Amino acid sequence: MYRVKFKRLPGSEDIQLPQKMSEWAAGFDLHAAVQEPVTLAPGMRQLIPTGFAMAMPPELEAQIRPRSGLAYKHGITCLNSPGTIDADYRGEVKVLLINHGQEPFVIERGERIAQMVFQVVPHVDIEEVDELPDTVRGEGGFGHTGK
Ligand SMILES: O=c1ccn([C@H]2C[C@H](O)[C@@H](COP(=O)(O)OP(=O)(O)OP(=O)(O)O)O2)c(=O)[nH]1
Repeated sequence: MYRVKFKRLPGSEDIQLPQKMSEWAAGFDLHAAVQEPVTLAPGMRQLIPTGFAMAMPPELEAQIRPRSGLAYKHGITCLNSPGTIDADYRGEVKVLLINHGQEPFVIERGERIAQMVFQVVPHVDIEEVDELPDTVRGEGGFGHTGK
């Protein structure tokens, strides 16, 4: 079990901190900390504040992912999906939403707009070399095995 700290930011005391909606949900739902309702016109993108900052152990990252209901019903998704929250980031967590739907979509204060999933990140050391070890695949890729 990893311990993650959430800090409410000034002016967002009424905003729900990220929460799981069921016991074994993978994602913590994120709530919009917009001051006023924000209208996303079709094709437009907007960075939405969530009203909290966080600290997690260095072995973790957090991924910001779309909510499937918003994507299915309204075409609302995360433009940079999955967004990456680094373990050393202490700024406000934000969600980059885009409206791929045909209709304007209104984001209300407190509305659940995305979800955050924690992952373990392997930390690696880099070594520069002149030759890489051979494999059967070699440089084959991008469909080289056929359709
Ligand atoms: O959806 C996102 C993606 C990123 N971030 C924050 C946390 C992350 O740690 C930081 C930097 O993100 P990223 O590395 O993706 O951005 P960059 O464009 O490489 O910016 P930087 O130069 O600040 O690292 O921005 C968010 O709040 N939401």
